[in-house]
Amino acid sequence: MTPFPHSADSAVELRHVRLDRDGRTIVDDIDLRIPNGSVVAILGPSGSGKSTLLAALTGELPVAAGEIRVLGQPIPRSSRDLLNFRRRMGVLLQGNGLLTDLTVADNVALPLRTHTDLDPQIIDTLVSLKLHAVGLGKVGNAYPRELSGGMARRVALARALALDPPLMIYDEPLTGLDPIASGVVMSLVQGLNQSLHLTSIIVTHHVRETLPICDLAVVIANGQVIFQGTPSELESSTDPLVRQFLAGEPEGPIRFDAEPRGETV
Ligand SMILES: Nc1ncnc2c1ncn2[C@@H]1O[C@H](COP(=O)(O)OP(=O)(O)OP(=O)(O)O)[C@@H](O)[C@H]1O
Repeated sequence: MTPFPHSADSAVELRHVRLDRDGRTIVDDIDLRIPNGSVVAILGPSGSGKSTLLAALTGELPVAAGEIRVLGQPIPRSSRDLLNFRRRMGVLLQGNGLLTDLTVADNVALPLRTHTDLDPQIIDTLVSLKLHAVGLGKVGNAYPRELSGGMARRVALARALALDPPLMIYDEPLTGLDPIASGVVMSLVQGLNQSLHLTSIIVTHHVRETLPICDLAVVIANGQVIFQGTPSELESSTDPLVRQFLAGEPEGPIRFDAEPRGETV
């Protein structure tokens, strides 16, 4: 298959993408373009396929049909190329993934020690810069258990930034955070996107907290992209699917996922 022509100002492009899990189609015929430099929210009801889409962007889940380009490249197939490809994305997973027996500084240093042969002193300087970038310059010697949930999330963010990736992917970055910590994390995501010239993709259920910092919103439901546009276009959309999703109504045209994992239709 000839790769589709790439638009130079896109960080991520999907054309006619179908994603299957265990032989079941989760999303089909997805077309999506995420411009370089933007902050984009991927929204949708539970089970609509948001995490599945992220898994496809990181190359963890191969496409069943169609094409994906990330940072100008098709997703590589060989595991070695995939490793290099993933270095260019910072992923903040649900639950932080911090190692509890390592200090904050060692957690942030981990990707640098694993993926580079930089001098230890340079690594220390980079770690300190990353911790400052998330407003935590003084906690390097602490252990994750000594931090609040919001601070731990920011350490995970510093670690995701360690290798200076041009693309950041956030999977539910606000889960378990109180409104103040949520506000801090959201403004960091926005500030870092701007100051480091990143592109940020945020998968979230926290629509109200996330939309204010986004340039674009994408809504997935019924196996399709039912909306892509600006947050204000989303708010003013009259599409019944979009209205039902925003209002959180159980009755309406959105079919809710009713199947357990692993069952096929
Ligand atoms: N690893 C997996 N193996 C098999 N099926 C999976 C796997 N991950 C997700 N699924 C199924 O794919 C569908 C979409 O799930 P996914 O987690 O992508 O949705 P989501 O929109 O991220 O949901 P949520 O908002 O609840 O996190 C669901 O039916 C789910 O059961």
